[in-house]
Amino acid sequence: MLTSGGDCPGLNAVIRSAVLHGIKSYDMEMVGIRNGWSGLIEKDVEDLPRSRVRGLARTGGTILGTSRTHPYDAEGGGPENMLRNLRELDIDAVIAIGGEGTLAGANRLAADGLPIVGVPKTIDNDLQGTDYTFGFDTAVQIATDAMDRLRTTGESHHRCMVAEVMGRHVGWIALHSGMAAGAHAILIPEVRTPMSQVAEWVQQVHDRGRSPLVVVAEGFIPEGHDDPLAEAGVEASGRPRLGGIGEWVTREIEEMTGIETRSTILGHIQRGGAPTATDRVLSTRFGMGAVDLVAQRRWGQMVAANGTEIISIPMSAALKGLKKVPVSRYDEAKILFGR
Ligand SMILES: Nc1ncnc2c1ncn2[C@@H]1O[C@H](COP(=O)(O)OP(=O)(O)O)[C@@H](O)[C@H]1O
Ligand SMILES: O=P(O)(O)OC[C@H]1O[C@](O)(COP(=O)(O)O)[C@@H](O)[C@@H]1O
Ligand SMILES: [Mg+2]
Repeated sequence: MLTSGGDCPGLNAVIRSAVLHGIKSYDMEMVGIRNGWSGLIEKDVEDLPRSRVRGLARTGGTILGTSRTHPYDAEGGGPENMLRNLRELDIDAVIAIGGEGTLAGANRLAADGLPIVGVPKTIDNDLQGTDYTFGFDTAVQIATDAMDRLRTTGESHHRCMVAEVMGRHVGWIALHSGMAAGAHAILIPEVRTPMSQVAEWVQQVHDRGRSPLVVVAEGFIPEGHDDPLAEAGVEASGRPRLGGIGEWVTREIEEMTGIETRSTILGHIQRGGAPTATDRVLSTRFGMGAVDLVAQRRWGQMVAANGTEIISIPMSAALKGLKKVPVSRYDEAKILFGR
């Protein structure tokens, strides 16, 4: 098993249930590969006996560590090297737990002959083919709790409060936490809401004696801009480090309305700590499902949530573009914005 890409609550619950199911149901020996694909390249592994996963379902992060090492482009990567390493380590199958980047790599490796199955993870909930990914429910809960707190201090000072949440390409966390917290405006990457409209909503809320709460996803692109704000620059991989849109929106609202406004960036707090019960259940079921896929040697497949069922789909089915917030879901939320 390996975990790759951004961490999220529930990874340890997947690891635990896969180990328990593998040992109890199939008499498998379970092995952890450290730090994503890099562990497979560097043969950095550890045995995972039952004792190693005791009490793990309620913990945050991943005991295996994670990285954004590229399985093909990294030095020593590629299917031939990895197959040789697997043989030398006496590993028969790999369960890759990751988001769209990791699963794209796993899918390609499976096509190149590696015995791999996938488990979808991301707090962003942007993967196709599965109703939900674990980590999302926890992130929404954390963001909602934070917004409940922002609202009481906002009300006391008669201020507008802006909360920036994660969501690189999609606005699921913003939509769900914003709706749960009763936000007066939600700004998501999928919809180019003009700031004049945001200012109007804020003014209307203020005029009826309430303190406006505006939720903005980090990937929101304001009118007149081509890309999301990435004030921290670009990472070595070329991927922009998003963030800063909350501050920008705050300044715009203050300028356009004159209402005192404060911004809070929730950041990695949304990804840390214990998973919610819902995420623990999803993770536990995904981990067991992945071990079943290994037992059936269904390489190139991944587990997915379909209603209340855990199903198996080709990894390629999860990678056909991102799962965006439909316009109908945004329009539905919008009914409650502003006045
Ligand atoms: N198309 C791809 N093929 C192979 N590896 C990829 C591909 N896209 C991304 N990756 C690798 O997977 C890593 C994890 O992807 P990333 O998007 O950061 O996290 P996640 O798996 O959570 O989506 C990336 O840093 C990159 O090295
Ligand atoms: O700070 P990091 O680790 O680069 O990650 C930031 C990104 O990771 C996420 O939390 C999750 O993205 P992935 O699921 O693709 O890893 C995004 O919402 C955010 O933009
Ligand atoms: Mg990703």
